[in-house]
Amino acid sequence: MAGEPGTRTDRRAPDATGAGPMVRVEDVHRTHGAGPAAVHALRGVTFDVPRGSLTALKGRSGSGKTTLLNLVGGLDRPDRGRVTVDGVEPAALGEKDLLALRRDRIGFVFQSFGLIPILTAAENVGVPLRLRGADPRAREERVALLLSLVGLGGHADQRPGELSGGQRQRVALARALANRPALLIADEPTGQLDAETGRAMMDLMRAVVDSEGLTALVATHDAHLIDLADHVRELSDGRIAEPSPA
Ligand SMILES: Nc1ncnc2c1ncn2[C@@H]1O[C@H](COP(=O)(O)OP(=O)(O)OP(=O)(O)O)[C@@H](O)[C@H]1O
Repeated sequence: MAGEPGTRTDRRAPDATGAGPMVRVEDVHRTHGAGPAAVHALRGVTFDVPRGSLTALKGRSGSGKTTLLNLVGGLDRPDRGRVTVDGVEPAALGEKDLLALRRDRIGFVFQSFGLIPILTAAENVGVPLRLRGADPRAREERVALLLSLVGLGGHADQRPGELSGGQRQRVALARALANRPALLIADEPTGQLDAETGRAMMDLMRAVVDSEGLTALVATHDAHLIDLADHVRELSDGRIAEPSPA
């Protein structure tokens, strides 16, 4: 598999300060489409995600959660405003640096798992490490550690089609953690899981944020995750809703 040799030793960019919030979103606007069909998905969103926290992003379907996560994850660029991740502005990076940011410093978990069907669980988890050109032995050790962290030590050789939905999402979480990201972004990670399996997944994410010192931003409708989160932000019509009075 193609990849640059792993020259990076520090997972933060040189201009990252280690201070301030992990994510800063400042007056961000994003419109999909143009003319009469334009959808103003984000209309001036401002909020921070503090380091080491689990922040839940809630909001009705269509409120702009995925649009916002895509901007934070460097998968899309704002029309106006600014997003920074660990002091770095993804929208200001060239393609190569943006790829490196997404590969090395941000882990993604999606509702649909996004695993490669022909690869085993271990191979799926190892993909980001291969892309970074990690030493094969170090890669195998890290993969084994991650699979055991998510409770799948005994399932390394199974392919996604041989795993349950909850197990697949655990593999996806292990893969997202492979390169020791600073930030974990998850978009409705329990959307395809039954309630009990979803709850177990959320408990695992909470535990991993604490044990790995991660920062996580998770779009969810899930009341259990909202309970587990350190901070809850609500999007409504493309804006952050004011917190309701206690
Ligand atoms: N590529 C696109 N082209 C046109 N409109 C889009 C596009 N992506 C999103 N939208 C629109 O932008 C708005 C926000 O969508 P977004 O997917 O961010 O919401 P969401 O809160 O994640 O919804 P859900 O909970 O259903 O996933 C919606 O009205 C949606 O239809």
